[in-house]
Amino acid sequence: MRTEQVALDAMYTRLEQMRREALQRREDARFSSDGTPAGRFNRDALQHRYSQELAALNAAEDKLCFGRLDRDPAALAAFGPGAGGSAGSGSASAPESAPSPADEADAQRVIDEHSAEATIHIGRMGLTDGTAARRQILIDWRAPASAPFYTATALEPQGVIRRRHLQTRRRQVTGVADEYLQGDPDAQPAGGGHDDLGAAGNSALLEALNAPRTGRMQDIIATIQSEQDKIIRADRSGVLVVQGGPGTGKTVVALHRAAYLLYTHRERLGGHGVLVLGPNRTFLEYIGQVLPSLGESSVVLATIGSLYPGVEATDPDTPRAAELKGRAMMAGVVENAVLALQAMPRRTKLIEYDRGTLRLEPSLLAKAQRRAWGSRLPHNRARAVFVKAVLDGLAQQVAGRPGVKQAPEAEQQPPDLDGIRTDLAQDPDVMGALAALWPALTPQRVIGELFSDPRRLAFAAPTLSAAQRDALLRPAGSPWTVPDVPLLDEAAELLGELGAADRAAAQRRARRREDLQFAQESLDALDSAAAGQEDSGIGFTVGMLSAEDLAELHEDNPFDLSTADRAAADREWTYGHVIVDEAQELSAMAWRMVMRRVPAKSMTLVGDIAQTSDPAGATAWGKALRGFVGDRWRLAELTVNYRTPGEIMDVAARVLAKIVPELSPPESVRRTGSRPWAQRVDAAELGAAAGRAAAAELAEHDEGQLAVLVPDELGADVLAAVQAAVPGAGTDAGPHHRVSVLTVRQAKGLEFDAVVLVEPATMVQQSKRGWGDLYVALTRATQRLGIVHHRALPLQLDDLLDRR
Ligand SMILES: Nc1ncnc2c1ncn2[C@@H]1O[C@H](COP(=O)(O)OP(=O)(O)OP(=O)(O)O)[C@@H](O)[C@H]1O
Repeated sequence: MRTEQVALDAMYTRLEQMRREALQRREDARFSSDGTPAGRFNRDALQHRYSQELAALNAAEDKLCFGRLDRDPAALAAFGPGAGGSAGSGSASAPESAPSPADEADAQRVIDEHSAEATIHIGRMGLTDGTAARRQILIDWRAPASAPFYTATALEPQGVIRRRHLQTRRRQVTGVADEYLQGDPDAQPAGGGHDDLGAAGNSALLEALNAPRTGRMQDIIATIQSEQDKIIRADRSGVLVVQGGPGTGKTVVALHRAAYLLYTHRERLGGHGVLVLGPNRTFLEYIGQVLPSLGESSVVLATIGSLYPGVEATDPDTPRAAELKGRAMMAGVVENAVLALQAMPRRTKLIEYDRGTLRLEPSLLAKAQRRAWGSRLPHNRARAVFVKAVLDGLAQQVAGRPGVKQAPEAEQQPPDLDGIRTDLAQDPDVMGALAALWPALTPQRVIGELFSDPRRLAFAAPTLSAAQRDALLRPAGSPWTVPDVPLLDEAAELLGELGAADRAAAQRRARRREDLQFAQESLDALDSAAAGQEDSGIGFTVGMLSAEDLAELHEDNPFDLSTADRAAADREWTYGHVIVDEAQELSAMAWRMVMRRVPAKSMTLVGDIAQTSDPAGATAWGKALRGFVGDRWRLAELTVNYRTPGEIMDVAARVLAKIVPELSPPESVRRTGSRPWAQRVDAAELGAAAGRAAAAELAEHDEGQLAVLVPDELGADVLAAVQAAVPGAGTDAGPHHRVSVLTVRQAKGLEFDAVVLVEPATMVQQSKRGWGDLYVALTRATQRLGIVHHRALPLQLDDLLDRR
């Protein structure tokens, strides 16, 4: 252990040194501007880069090093320095504080050289010793040389003699646990004692799994399992579908895969970024710390509801409307809705013009319309083609009109059509009439009117029944729902960008809003700095500045320079890789939107067909993906449940058999000895019983989180009763409450130490995916499950411990 402490001390010393250097670089950058706009831009870019670098170094503090491999030098030659059964493609380096391209090759050389050494330490990031020789003292967990730490076995040792797990608290080594994969332990190379802590990897894993939940997902770099490692390091290209039951680590694996891909393909992906899509905001907050803790920031976390810039939809819609809006045929409905706004009048329209009355005849308009369609441009760009064609026709009208006075010398010459057209184009009445015929459209207007105007909907969706259309109608100005967002995106695709002038105005407005918000935040920060707190880093007097002043300063001084910021704000941004979590929930229309973001189709889709709850979600992967990638996707499966103890999974497995009989339940990695229980109470007592169970849980356990999971219709009553028993119980999950009352939709993807499930029979009946909801609810607990019910329990739950 002493040897390991010496090694760890050297790593932290080096980390400190790198932090000081990065801090200094950031300080130097602060004063680097020569005062010109370009100088200020460069200063901000540098400061931004060094801040990110610092954030990555700070994130490396916890569990900087967690493993060591002693390798057989003879076997190394055979396996190569980057020996690791499942190492993915691409060249990996061990970037130390974001090296510039010039020294990246150097870093590569160093790691390769070092990887040929017999003993390597594995940790959160790569570190050299800081000398000119650049001796590698720590290897990034993502480097090829680290792969055997996760995948070597006694059967396939991959050149590893000994694998050592290091336990650390803060900067102290608190234990080492060794596994010998080949040879005689007594004959192993020296360097650290052999503390017998049992099956080394397993004890670290079980410790992580049994730890109380905090409301935030943690990284798993020290305990990645072999089947998970294969997925994390799988080739970047193409579509990889990861199917796995609840708790098999799909989410955590997907996040580690994002970190791995960014590390391995930094040059390619750094600039394009990686998009991670999750089911809702709470979920994104739950997983939000994992990638920063892995030192990665070029990742955009989004939901389907937030993927269209400028709209943040969170409302779900009614199940009927959600199912209809998710259907692939909606693409045609949106197209029809745009076409309806290009419809031409059947009667001639007259416009008063200073050289006489102009006639907008149906034949002229139809010709202009055909020309605009023939251009194959999206609506807003085809508008210029339409307008030009009509103005041409009108100019002819004006030129050919008897009585239009011409100068005597001009009478011999052909009429000046260009001049007439220019005149017409400046006439507000003429241009107003044309703008009404082929208006500049926003997606918000098209979709808003589609669902609030029965005539428009009837025109655009002739194949839907009257009852179906009724289900879609809503008052004008209603807030956007999540299923609206793919339709907005679809409309944006058909409409194209607004014209330059419209776009510039919209951008100015949006920018101004953001700047004002930024300015207000900066002023708040400065206020607190003035009150004696830490310097916020903005070096000018603020006493006299308003948010508006500061916003103006910011206008030509952009701070939003990161790939992630730019990508999130740009609807047409294309990502280097897209990861979709809970991918089974995506509707056909949502898939269309996501696929547009990744034309190269480099994607990882993780999910569980058995957990589908969205009415428009998938029931089979092949069916969901066929329209986009045919059968060019590959499947990987995760089979071990790390979350749900065996006692709970036994119950959940019977529910799974009801949903998808052919799917095998994941095997739980542990049993806890705690049997799930059920308590039958009067209907009026459901909330109070759940409240008592929650209060008892808090009394018995000092740490950890509990969720009361309710059918949608019982939510408000149960919440009131639980809050009476446990003041402070919340309606959202997260680190702020120890007890939350949630619907299944809200609990999707999350986990809790204990779950109290209310009235399963109602949950099953609440939608056509009710059994899936019950399955999700049953599999959220890491330790304890209880059920309170009044109605008879579904048969699948009949052997629970009866608690009266
Ligand atoms: N190798 C591992 N080491 C430590 N913890 C792990 C490991 N794999 C998974 N876990 C933990 O198991 C729990 C479940 O993981 P995760 O949420 O990723 O599963 P999931 O398959 O996405 O589940 P669900 O589909 O039910 O939402 C998490 O707490 C995760 O950190």
